[in-house]
Amino acid sequence: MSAPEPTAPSPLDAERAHLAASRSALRAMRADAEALDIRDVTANWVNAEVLQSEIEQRIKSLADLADTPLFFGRLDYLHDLDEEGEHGSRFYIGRRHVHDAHGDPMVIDWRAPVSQPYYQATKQDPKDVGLRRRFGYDGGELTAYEDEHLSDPEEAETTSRLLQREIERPRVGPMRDIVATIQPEQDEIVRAPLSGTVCVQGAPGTGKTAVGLHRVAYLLYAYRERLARAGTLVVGPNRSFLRYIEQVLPALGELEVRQATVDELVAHVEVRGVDGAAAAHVKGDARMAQVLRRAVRAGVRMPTEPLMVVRGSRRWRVPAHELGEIVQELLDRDIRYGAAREALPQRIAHAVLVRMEQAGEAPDDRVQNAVARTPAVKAVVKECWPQVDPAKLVLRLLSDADFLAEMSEGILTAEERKAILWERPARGVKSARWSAADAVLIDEAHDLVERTGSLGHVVLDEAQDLSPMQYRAVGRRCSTGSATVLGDLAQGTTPWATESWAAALTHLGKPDAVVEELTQGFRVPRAVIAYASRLLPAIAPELSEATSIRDSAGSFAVRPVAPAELEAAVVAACREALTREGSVGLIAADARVPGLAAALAAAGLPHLSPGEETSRGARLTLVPASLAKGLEYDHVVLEEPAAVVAGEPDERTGLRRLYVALTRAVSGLAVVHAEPLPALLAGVGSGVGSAVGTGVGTGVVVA
Ligand SMILES: Nc1ncnc2c1ncn2[C@@H]1O[C@H](COP(=O)(O)OP(=O)(O)OP(=O)(O)O)[C@@H](O)[C@H]1O
Repeated sequence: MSAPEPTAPSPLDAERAHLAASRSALRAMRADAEALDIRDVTANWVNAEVLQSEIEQRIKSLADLADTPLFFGRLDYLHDLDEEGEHGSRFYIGRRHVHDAHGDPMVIDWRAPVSQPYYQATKQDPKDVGLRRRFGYDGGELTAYEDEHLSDPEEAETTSRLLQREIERPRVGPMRDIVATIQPEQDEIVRAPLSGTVCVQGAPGTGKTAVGLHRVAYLLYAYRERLARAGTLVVGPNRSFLRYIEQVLPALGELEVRQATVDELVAHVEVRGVDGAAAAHVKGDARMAQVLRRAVRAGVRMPTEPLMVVRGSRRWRVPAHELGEIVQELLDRDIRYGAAREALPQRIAHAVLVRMEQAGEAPDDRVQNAVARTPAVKAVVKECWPQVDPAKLVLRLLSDADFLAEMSEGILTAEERKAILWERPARGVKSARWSAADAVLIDEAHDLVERTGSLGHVVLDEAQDLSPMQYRAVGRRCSTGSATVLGDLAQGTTPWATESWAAALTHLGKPDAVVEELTQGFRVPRAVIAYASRLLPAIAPELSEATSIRDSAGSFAVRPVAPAELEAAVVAACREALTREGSVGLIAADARVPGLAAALAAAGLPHLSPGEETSRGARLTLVPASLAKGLEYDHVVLEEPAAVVAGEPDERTGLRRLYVALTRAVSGLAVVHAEPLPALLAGVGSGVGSAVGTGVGTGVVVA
């Protein structure tokens, strides 16, 4: 008998071998970084500290995360990418670059230019790609692959099962990255150049947050040095949301991106007060910037006395009118109040110097500096250009009716002034009950005094909720950089929510930004998005309904129950949802949350608060409707929609809040209600409704 012919490894085995080899190459890269000895190359300890922390970052970023595949795709180009054929034509695409001992690439970073066709190539435009291969994993194990021969006219176009599986994967825990499945329309936004600001309008679940985060990661790759110096920031609506998204960038190897809420950006004072809608509206209006500008400069006085400077045996006199011209000239120039205050003594000293020269002396810069520091000059500055404390200034505006009236003359109406004046004037900055909108005013005043430093790039998520003054606060943090603005006009739930992106972008200081629209929904099942979209005519008539690219129809139930049965029905719906895989969110009007928390506890169902990480053991989160924005759960139980609507100051805001709550579900939504549903949701309509039965019913199930 002859020995069996050695068989070539199957393609899957060959790919597994490449995975194993890439893993060990990554381990070697990490070992190299760990072994770096910097003692010989750094002359002083400051450099050593900096270098050491850079190395530690690098070691961290080279960690091989067991359950995140090292590569998820492969591209075989039809031609070598360079003439020497050095780089070959086959590339494995992954989260980070891995090379072998010779420096040859084993895995290419998804952000590299050669990786882009992985996201963009199509049969119509194959971009020189012969084969696109997607890999499927189970845990860390490579278990499947799927090929598209983009240049083969014979091969039929199919939708990728692996891609679909990835999109349908149940969600537990914090948000994860989408590098393996970024869609072409998303990729274009992710890779837009750093120089321009991009604004993305998109219905719930179209991937705005995901795109924003991947865009920062891309920009940090493509413009590493510039952004490392200038810094990057992601702004989100609240802490729970930031906790939900905080692991995406580290998973992409980016550990240095700051994340903050707008309130945190402007935290000059402790916020303990809350404004009524009318006051918040006026305080958030861009006209307040004009009021503040006037107020900051209100203390500037024209000199009434001449200046007399004594140097040695001589006295130099600058008449009041000339001092006045200097002050006026600084007022007319568009420079910060503080910068002008610093310039003033030098300008006055210069006027003295001119006189010295006219008298035949030859003073130099040192003399000018000395004159600028004389008590006489300092006294003029103190008198004419007093120091401004931003918080004290805002405190005065909100406490002193006459001052406010004078500063807002021709800008605010008497009624608007009344709305923002404190009923009881505060005694001091520390004791004042500052509101979030007040802190933004203080931030504006700060910027009028001293320019706020600009970052290289800012991603602003859930942007539709910002007031014009908040846009200005974010805008000054990227005045010399760019921004990615993400939002959905239909989800605006603040009284000052923006009605148009053009207006918002103008307040942000980026009027020329391009507005892109994302329409493909990745989160919400078709039946659910169709149901929620019934609210659109009332909340954002100009927007069109999102599509859903999810295959699974999901489960959807609307259950009318008798008032006495409501709690029990909600608990039962939660229990039922918990029998399935994935996270469960019980969303309810804020006011009803304590009662529901007690009902869950009584039923022996432990629950988490939004932002607390769900795990396989703890999967139920009780979510006040006001915190639901941006979050998602596999199964959502929505309690009493009418209460969610009633929890807001007006009906449109209430319906928008409800729209947000209805669009958090990935696989299943159960609406449980005892009160009638809002009119747009009531009625059988497209086969779903609550007009079916009363009492504890099964409602209508679309599965
Ligand atoms: N290309 C993609 N591949 C796989 N999943 C995706 C893709 N794009 C988005 N998703 C997923 O869809 C879900 C919704 O995305 P995301 O939260 O970014 O949407 P959003 O537009 O910000 O929604 P909302 O308006 O509700 O805040 C997330 O789970 C996200 O990971």
